[in-house]
Amino acid sequence: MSAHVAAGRKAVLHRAMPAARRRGPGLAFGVLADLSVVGLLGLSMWLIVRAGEQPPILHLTFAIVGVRALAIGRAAFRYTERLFSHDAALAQLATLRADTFTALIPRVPGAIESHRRGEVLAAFVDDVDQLQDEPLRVRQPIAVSAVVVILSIAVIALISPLAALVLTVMLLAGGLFAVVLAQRTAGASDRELSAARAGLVDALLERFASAEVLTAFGAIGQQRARIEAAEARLSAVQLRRARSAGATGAILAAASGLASILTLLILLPALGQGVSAPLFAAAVVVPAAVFEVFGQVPAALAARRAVRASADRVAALTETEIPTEIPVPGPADAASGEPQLDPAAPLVEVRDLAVRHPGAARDAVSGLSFELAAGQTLVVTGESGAGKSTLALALVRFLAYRGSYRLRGVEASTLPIADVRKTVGLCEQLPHLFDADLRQNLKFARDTATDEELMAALDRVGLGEWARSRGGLDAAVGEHGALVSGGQAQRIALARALLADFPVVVLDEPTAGVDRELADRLLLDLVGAVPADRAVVLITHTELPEGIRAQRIELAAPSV
Ligand SMILES: Nc1ncnc2c1ncn2[C@@H]1O[C@H](COP(=O)(O)OP(=O)(O)OP(=O)(O)O)[C@@H](O)[C@H]1O
Repeated sequence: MSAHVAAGRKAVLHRAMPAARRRGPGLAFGVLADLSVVGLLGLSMWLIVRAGEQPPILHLTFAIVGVRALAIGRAAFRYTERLFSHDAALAQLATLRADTFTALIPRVPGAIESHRRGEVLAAFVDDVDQLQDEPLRVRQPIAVSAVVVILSIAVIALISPLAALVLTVMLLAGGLFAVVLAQRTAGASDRELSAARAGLVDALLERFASAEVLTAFGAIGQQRARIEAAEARLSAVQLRRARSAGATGAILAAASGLASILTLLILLPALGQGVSAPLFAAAVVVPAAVFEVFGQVPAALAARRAVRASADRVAALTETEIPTEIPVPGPADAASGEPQLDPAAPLVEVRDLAVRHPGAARDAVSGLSFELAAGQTLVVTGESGAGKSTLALALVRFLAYRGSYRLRGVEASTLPIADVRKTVGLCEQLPHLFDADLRQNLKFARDTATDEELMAALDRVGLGEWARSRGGLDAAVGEHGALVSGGQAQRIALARALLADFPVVVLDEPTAGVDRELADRLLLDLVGAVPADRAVVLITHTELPEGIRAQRIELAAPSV
């Protein structure tokens, strides 16, 4: 394992662990619960045999009360342990998921292009979930059983050091055998499990995302076969893991039985001479309880392998280096206070701008300069691949830039990224619509907006009548906007931008996929809908209709 992978895994596992003070109570109650298991078996055996000797009942009172206390304590301590340890782990999981998401944001898609969608989804959902096992199913059971097993062996050593030694040897031998067997049988399937899960998610995503194409070309059958094969692979891996867990359990049960038989043989000569019958009976059954507690260790080691495999996959997504072409939050993002903008300076001022995509050998935009004041429109044209969308991405700081890009006199790279995105809003080429109603699709731009304000925004982009005919703001837009046309989706996206009230709105190819006549109307409507004191950057490959007064720049694709 390379140092880089090891460091990434360590960082991910560290984020999965709750703080020590939050783990403490779970650990303490876990020890008490398992001590109760061992104590209960030993004490009740002692009580049964002692009662058979018919002593005065008074001599049994302590043991009777003890058995009751341990029986109640076992359940109560276990419940409390689960409460504390799950509370800590689940709280940590919420933080971990948010941290993972935050770490993914600057890396998507540039830094993790080589990962398939299903892989990213499986890592974000299943693998992050699996990480909560690190505190719950790996560290806690190992720590608890270590304490309880050592204490139990110490108590048995007081009765017979030889019996304690035999129990220790049996625990070590049985444990080692079970762990090695599990490693050999389940080790590979732990690594395969997530790949098999990701394969199934990938096949399902493809099925749902491309249902129309698959149906149209009669390829549904092949796709179903792919899903079934992925499912069969996942079942086979899970079956191997279950078999391995079963074999481990069987080995430990055999070792436990053997330990009891050996203890019996060792203590038999001393029975009645130094070791009383009740104590003898207790010592013979205690190994079974100790093995029950110790049985958590192989399970914890199996969980450890799965958790480490998950941590590696999460690290491969979140611990990769962020390419320098992608802006990351800097000191300005952490600083509090409003940035000092100069109201007299131009709204946008770009000088000698160069922008490059991560991993690309050359700049997609270079040597670009323009100035844009409030109330102005800038039209950016250029052939396909000239860098128009790249410019849009740089203006909203999805891509880093070289040269100068000032907003109200302040260099954008020194501003908090969120502030730039509050100033410059992007209506992307294919706007994403959520599978919800119009209200939800608009409201996330300004969650305090009233229904009247939402309808007013729709009116401004020429969608008011259409929305009313569909039942108003409750009208559904369908998955990925399936129930609305391309032009309507663009208008909804602009209505959002109007609600968010960006001083600068970038419209990236708002007429893509719309016929010429409609495109002219749409462009006029879209640009006309932006308030007069706001600026518009309109990226388009079509001729401008008459009536749009704008400065123009034409981008040229860099020569190869
Ligand atoms: N994610 C990416 N990684 C690497 N290169 C990219 C990426 N996206 C775009 N490019 C390259 O950057 C250049 C500019 O692309 P861009 O999408 O900005 O062009 P465009 O002018 O918007 O084209 P179109 O009119 O077809 O949308 C192209 O050469 C393209 O291949």
